[in-house]
This record gives sequence, C-alpha cells and structure tokens, in this order.
Amino acid sequence: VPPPPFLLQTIGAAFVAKVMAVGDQAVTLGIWDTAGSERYEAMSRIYYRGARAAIVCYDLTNSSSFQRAKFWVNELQNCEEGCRIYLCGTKSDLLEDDPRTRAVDFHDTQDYADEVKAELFETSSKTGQSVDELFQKVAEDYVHFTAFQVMTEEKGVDLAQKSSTYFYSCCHH
Ligand SMILES: Nc1nc2c(ncn2[C@@H]2O[C@H](COP(=O)(O)OP(=O)(O)OP(=O)(O)O)[C@@H](O)[C@H]2O)c(=O)[nH]1
Repeated sequence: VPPPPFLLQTIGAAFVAKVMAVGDQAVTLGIWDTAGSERYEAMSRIYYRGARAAIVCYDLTNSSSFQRAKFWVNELQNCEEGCRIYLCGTKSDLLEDDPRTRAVDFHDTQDYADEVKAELFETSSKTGQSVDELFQKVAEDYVHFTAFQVMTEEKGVDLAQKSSTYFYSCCHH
C-alpha cells in the first residue's frame, strides 16, 4: 500500500493547471510544485525557467526555512528577470493554536518583501487561510503586468502605434 500523498517528499516537480477568473477573463495558471531542498536544487531550476511568477514558500515555525526561501529569491532575481515573486509563509494555523511557535517575524519578512519587491502572504494548507487570495493575486498581477509584457516581447512594439491597441489585443483576445 503506498503511503498517503502528504507523506511523500517532492522529487522533481508536480504540475497542476488552475483556471482563475480575473474580471471577465479566464486565466489558466500552469503551476509547478518544485522541491525546495538542496538535494533537488538543479532539478528545480529547470522548472522555473521562463516562469512569470514564483511562489516561494517557507515554514512560519522554522526560521531556517526562511533563510532557504531567501536563497530562492536571490536565484530568481539573478536568473529570471520577468518573474514576479510571492513570499508565502506556511502553517499559519499552528500560530493561531500557539503564537509562541512563530519563528519568523512578520515585520521582518514584510521589510524583506518590500526590499525585493515581492508580495507577502501568510497561509495555511490546513485551514486554507489566504491560499485563494494568493493565487488570485498571482493571476491578477499576470493579467495586469505580465501579459502585456509577454506580448510586447514576442511581437515587438511599434512605437508609432497607440499603446491602447496593444492593450486591447492583450486583454480581449
Ligand atoms: N499544521 C500544518 N501542517 C502543514 C501545513 N502544510 C504542510 N504541513 C505539514 O508539513 C509537512 C511537510 O509538508 P509538505 O507539503 O510535504 O512540504 P513541502 O515543502 O512540499 O516538502 P517537499 O515535498 O520536500 O518539497 C507535512 O507533514 C504536512 O502535513 C499547514 O498548513 N499546517
């Protein structure tokens, strides 16, 4: 009998597609869940190449996991210019049960997030706290910032043409 999925460590990466509504548009996020551990570092790099958003998770009850998250933020900043970064503290339910279990200060992470121009969310997979908000923000930011950027990168920009034309083709087709 195989162990329950939640006991398995991620090796390589798992993929899921999630359809989100942003205004009257449907946006399909292609989400790779990659391993954060050092052991699979080289493999994780393959998956974030070309990514437009990265959710970098750390455990709110474990300060070394935040140091590890900083490592990935640096990686992304050095290698993926067009990638927006979302810092995601996990297991917030444990802090509600016992605030003393918090090992990563909220204001410190907020300062760090500001410094690296990342968004910050504190979430729980157990209760679902802030999980929908996080993915909603990823999808909204993609529509508002990145879709336009991708289009101009792919087709080039005709400076003589009004920018509204580009915006129209980005948001309505
Ligand atoms: N209380 C609580 N426990 C959680 C939460 N999320 C994950 N866990 C527990 O933390 C452990 C690790 O969770 P994973 O989801 O496997 O962590 P991961 O970072 O994906 O691990 P890798 O597979 O190595 O990448 C498991 O025992 C989970 O049950 C949460 O929101 N609340």
